[in-house]
Amino acid sequence: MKTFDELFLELSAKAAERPEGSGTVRELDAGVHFIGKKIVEEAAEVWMAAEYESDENAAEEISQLLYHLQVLMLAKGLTPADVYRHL
Ligand SMILES: N=c1c2ncn([C@@H]3O[C@H](COP(=O)(O)OP(=O)(O)OP(=O)(O)O)[C@@H](O)[C@H]3O)c2ncn1[C@@H]1O[C@H](COP(=O)(O)O)[C@@H](O)[C@H]1O
Repeated sequence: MKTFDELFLELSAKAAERPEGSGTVRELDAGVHFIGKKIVEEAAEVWMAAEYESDENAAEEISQLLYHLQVLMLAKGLTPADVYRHL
């Protein structure tokens, strides 16, 4: 289990070190357009899970959406602080 900030640190290290087999590196290389489409897809899965599936499935889909949002933040050079100041 990890928090939003812990995951962001982990993904930042992946982006810097570019380990082989990292899905994060693959998505970053694919670019903002690709990542944006993943976010829309995951958001739809969150909606469907929340409306028609179990709370556990909804939580899992939400975690995947948060992951893809973080990958987009990395692709854009945004930090959690950039986001938090709008909350
Ligand atoms: N939390 C996640 C995470 N959530 C979602 N995903 C990715 O998002 C996809 C979403 O799954 P779906 O089943 O909805 O999508 P799918 O259509 O079946 O899969 P795709 O064909 O789209 O890949 C997964 O296949 C993963 O590629 C994640 N990939 C990685 N992480 C974490 O990120 C960290 C770094 O991962 P790597 O960069 O791969 O080492 C690790 O701690 C991982 O746990």
